[in-house]
Amino acid sequence: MAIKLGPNQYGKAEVRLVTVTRAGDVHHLKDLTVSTALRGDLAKTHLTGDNSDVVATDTQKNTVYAFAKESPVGEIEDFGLRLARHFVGRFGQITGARITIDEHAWDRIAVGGRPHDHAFSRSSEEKRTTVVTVENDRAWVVSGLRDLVVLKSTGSEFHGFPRDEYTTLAETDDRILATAVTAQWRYQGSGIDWRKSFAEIRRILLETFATKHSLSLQQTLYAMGEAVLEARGEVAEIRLSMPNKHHFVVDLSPFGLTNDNEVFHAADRPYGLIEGTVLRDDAEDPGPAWR
Ligand SMILES: O=c1[nH]c(=O)c2[nH]c(=O)[nH]c2[nH]1
Repeated sequence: MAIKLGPNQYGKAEVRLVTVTRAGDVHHLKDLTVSTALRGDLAKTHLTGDNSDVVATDTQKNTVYAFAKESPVGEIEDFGLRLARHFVGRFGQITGARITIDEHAWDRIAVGGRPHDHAFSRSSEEKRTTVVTVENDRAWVVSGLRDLVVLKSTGSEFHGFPRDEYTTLAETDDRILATAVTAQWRYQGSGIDWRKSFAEIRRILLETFATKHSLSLQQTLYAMGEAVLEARGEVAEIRLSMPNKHHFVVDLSPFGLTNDNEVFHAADRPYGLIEGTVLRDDAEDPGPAWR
């Protein structure tokens, strides 16, 4: 029997980076969590502990901070591409790099109805995300969002599912539908306006969730992905993960009260977890975009 080293990568996970840029008295904030992962022929350190090919994870972290100073961070996709190309270009033994970035959102605090110059409040736990992969001279970008929490208080049904001896769920033609959307979409082509594309995809996801009459969360998931692909030619494929945040109608009959879809128990677990991919049949090859 022979034993060998399989796929491996290494880097600094979750570098917390906050930048302040000043336009006169007005400050602009970027709040990112950046993870680096480098790939290449790293057999020596694994097999013998010879670290002559290992770009220290500490160096990787420092590079993130230095790059944030040397030129504006800009869109997370551009920052990820800069970092990934740097590591692959600088170190011969490093043939691939993956940079994963979450962007945390801050709003300006309104003081007397006017946005403050330098005071902010965390707007929500929603994050804008990107995963940039560079291999030699090629790049793949998968961007997305996480924890976009949405709810509709009607316009959702669920019935027609099989029943067996373990089935207790009642059929319903009117329920609350709530989820926390995680979406990741893979870009294709070049010259993409990352900021605009993100804003449009987010808008389409929200509008479709709101307006599509739902017979299942699966149907809603597909409709959301389909709407993105129909409107955004730069997207080859979108993956959605949507927990079904169940809202159960509380039985108020012990108290002699009716409950006409007015009082719910919002359960946090367990939850249904609905996941799916929607893609073009002529999409570019994904390469290492997801690996
Ligand atoms: O939209 C739904 N999809 C399911 O697969 C499912 N299963 C379940 O119990 N409730 C729901 N709702």
